[in-house]
Amino acid sequence: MRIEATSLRDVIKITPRHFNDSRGYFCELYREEWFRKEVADVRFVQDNQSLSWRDGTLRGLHFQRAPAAQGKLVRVIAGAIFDVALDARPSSETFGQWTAVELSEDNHAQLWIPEGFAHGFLSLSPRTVVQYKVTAPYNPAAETGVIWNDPDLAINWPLTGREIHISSKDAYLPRLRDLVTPVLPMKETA
Ligand SMILES: Cc1cn([C@H]2C[C@H](O)[C@@H](COP(=O)(O)OP(=O)(O)O[C@H]3O[C@@H](C)C(=O)[C@@H](O)[C@H]3O)O2)c(=O)[nH]c1=O
Repeated sequence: MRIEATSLRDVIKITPRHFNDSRGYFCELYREEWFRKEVADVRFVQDNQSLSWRDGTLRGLHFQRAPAAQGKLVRVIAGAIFDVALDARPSSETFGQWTAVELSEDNHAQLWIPEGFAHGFLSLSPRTVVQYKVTAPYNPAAETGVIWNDPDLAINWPLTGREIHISSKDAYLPRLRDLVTPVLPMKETA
């Protein structure tokens, strides 16, 4: 497994080692002991998968509010995505900053996005399959998010030549500055 930093300290890119031979390849996708030591001491409780039929499908930016906050380990099985993590932790030095990594079936990269971040992605190919592990179960009552084109964030989604496909739910998410309840509680000040 190769670990690479991203522009946000707690968001980590992981690339599993591939053993190629004439048949194809073998790789370990996830090993709990290694992950807890080298990346984050968390435990995953749910595995998710989504299929996006069309190039230009945008999902996000989503998170669940504490105490149902989720860390996510994201990878792509088919196609490619522009994967975005937004720091939504009000007490963080990098609150409001985002980072993006291309994950694809060809580069085999994974992105670790800790609790307190909002997550979203744009599919860069038709029939894109994304799979991700999460550290807390789905809790619809705790679901919220940030609108993908929040002008304060100015995420540079690779939209040139693409028509966006988005759910009606995602089209009406609030801006980060208008979030009523932040993703994690504010730190108490003395
Ligand atoms: C996320 C989720 C959804 N669902 C259901 C609810 C709904 O009927 C249907 C589709 O849900 P959504 O429209 O929220 O799916 P989607 O827009 O793909 O939501 C996902 O987006 C990415 C960016 C994330 O980071 C994920 O955590 C998740 O929020 O699936 C579950 O049963 N369990 C789950 O864990």
